Amino acid sequence: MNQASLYQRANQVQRHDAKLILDEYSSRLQWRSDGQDSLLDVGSGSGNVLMDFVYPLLPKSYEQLVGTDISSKMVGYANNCYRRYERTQFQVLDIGCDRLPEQLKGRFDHVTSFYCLHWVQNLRVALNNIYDLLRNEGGDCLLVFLASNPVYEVYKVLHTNAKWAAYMQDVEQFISPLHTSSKPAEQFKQLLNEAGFHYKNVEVRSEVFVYEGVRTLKDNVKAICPFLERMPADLHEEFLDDFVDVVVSMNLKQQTDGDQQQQRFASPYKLVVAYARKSSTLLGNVLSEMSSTKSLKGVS
Ligand SMILES: C[S@@+](CC[C@H](N)C(=O)[O-])C[C@H]1O[C@@H](n2cnc3c(N)ncnc32)[C@H](O)[C@@H]1O
Ligand SMILES: CC(C)=CCC/C(C)=C/CC/C(C)=C/C(=O)O
Repeated sequence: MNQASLYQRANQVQRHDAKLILDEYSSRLQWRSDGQDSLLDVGSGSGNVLMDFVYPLLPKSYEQLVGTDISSKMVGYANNCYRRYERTQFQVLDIGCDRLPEQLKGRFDHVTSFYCLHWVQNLRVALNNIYDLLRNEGGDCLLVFLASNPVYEVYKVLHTNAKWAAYMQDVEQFISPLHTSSKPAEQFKQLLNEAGFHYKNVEVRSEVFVYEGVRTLKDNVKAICPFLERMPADLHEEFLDDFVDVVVSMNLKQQTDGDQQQQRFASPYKLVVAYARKSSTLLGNVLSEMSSTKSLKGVS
């Protein structure tokens, strides 16, 4: 995913979900009493979800807002769009990295992330990093990402097609690590627990988004499909036609009269919404000590 302007024009679902979740969860975030909050967003992409929906929630006197992304093109685009905002910057960060940059460790009161963690295969490393980004005195995170989506089933089918196989050999790398999980909420909660979060609330929402018209569906696929940038541009439309044929074969086309552009396509998906808090190091040690003492004494 590198094409920021394309993504910015075709991210209706992502924007819709971020707004909906923030309306519900913003009051749960533990804002500082002095109004000097620092917030880091993971996988900000072109930056518009962060700046349109998260930025307005920050107190006027916020200390710093940092948008991050693995793609330097996305970061460059966002820095250019939002350079007039004070105490705000975008920088490259792979949330699955082995070593976090020292200057980011323990600096943030809040970490947010929308529609990014399904791109990260090693969720354990990502959550350890998110925990380490938060201040030692404590902080919280709101993480929203796909557990499952029919797009992954379409990828699996296209990967078996001789025409596209060469471009899709590593297809598994682009499928959400929770796509086939029978208990995604429990699995993610366990990972949050192992990372050290003391309070955690994880829900998995079943949603359906309806794409109006073939062009809308194709544009949304183009904005996020990692395989297109590997193939010559003159093959893109043929790939997208095959994509739509697989969607039709999966019975996701809704019955409508009229012309092709007015066809509707349903996308039923599962969204993980996780809110977790890190306690201060001191309190964390006391809580861990208490839970290990309890298990030693055989108290459940
Ligand atoms: C679908 S976009 C979401 C952008 C934005 N958060 C939104 O809601 O519109 C996913 C973003 O995650 C980024 N991403 C993928 N893997 C990442 C990683 N390991 N670390 C940081 N960002 C990553 C991609 O480059 C992309 O910009
Ligand atoms: C009907 C059907 C298969 C629709 C696919 C819709 C689509 C473009 C999903 C993308 C999901 C995704 C990985 C989003 C993202 O990371 O932003």
